[in-house]
Amino acid sequence: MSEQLLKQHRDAIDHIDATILKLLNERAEHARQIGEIKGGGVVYRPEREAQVLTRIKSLNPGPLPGESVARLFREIMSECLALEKPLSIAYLGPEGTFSQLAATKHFGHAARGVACSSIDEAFRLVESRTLDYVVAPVENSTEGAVGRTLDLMITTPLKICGEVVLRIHHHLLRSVATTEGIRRVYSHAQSLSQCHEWLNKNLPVDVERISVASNAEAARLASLDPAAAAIAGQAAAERFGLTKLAENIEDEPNNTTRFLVLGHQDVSPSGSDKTSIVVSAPNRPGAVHSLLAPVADNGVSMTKFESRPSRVGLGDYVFFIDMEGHRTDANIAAALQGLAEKTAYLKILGSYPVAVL
Ligand SMILES: O=C(O)C(=O)C[C@]1(C(=O)O)C=C[C@@H](O)C=C1
Repeated sequence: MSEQLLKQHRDAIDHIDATILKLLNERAEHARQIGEIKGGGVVYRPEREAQVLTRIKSLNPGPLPGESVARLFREIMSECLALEKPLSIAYLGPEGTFSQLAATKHFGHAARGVACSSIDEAFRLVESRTLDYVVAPVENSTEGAVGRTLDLMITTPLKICGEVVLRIHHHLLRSVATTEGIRRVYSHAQSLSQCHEWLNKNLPVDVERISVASNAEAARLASLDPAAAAIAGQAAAERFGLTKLAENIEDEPNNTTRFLVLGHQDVSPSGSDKTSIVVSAPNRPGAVHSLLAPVADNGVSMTKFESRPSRVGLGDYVFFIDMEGHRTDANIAAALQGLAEKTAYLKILGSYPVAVL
């Protein structure tokens, strides 16, 4: 190793770091002044953040991967925003859940996460303006819809202002470093089912599978019980000091969960947006087909269509629909107008930027 060459590179890095630091603070000063222009109004602008991250990815010459530079800029914006006003984010706790990971992925580390005991409580704290935004799971690629979040979407006055897509990795965690003597495995019911095949193949049949409120709760229980293991993610492993006995044990390698970000604001177009709505359809043959005609007629692409019992009566359903585009786009506006004429119930849940990270 040439000591001389090493020193040259380190000197260059010191010089670059000083320049980066100066520029970061210049950037932060602009954000602070933008905060003053906003004059105490809404500081978080999801459409602008999506544009900044998309632009950074497209400008990136490498060798750093696009995802990495976007993550770095995510944190830079998070710190700049905190100078304008620190944000508080409600998520389904306890600490160490995938919901917490999703909240941090979307808002960065400068936002203050608040662990809530249920999705309902998380919504309530934001509805009452005690906290600023809620991050709630809405669908998993293996398990499908998160019913409670969908039900709350119908009644909440909050609007969707963003989405977060998170790859879900599950690990087998334990307080001791061996699989010998495991008597029970704790996890959330969805995670137990997402790792069902792996458990069948790798643990004795008499190991009890116990479903608990969250993966973080499972990790907490496993940290107290040497005869137990937990299935949970990296954050929970770190939070409760558990050893990873097996990594990425989810049966489906592309296991992802989509989360929604909700707050009190309407979001302006970013250039790459989605619009989510919920509608009802009368319980008769062909009703759904006819209801959807305005979507197809206006050339709107649907990215999701999910039915859910309306809870009014047996056989009555509501339909959650995601469309490509912003509600102010001419084709979306026309489709919404057409839908409103055909249904007794239509709620626009929000238009928001497609996830960039
Ligand atoms: O452009 C703004 O409105 C800003 O406040 C600046 C900034 C940024 O750091 O780039 C910070 C927070 C907003 O959510 C969006 C962007």
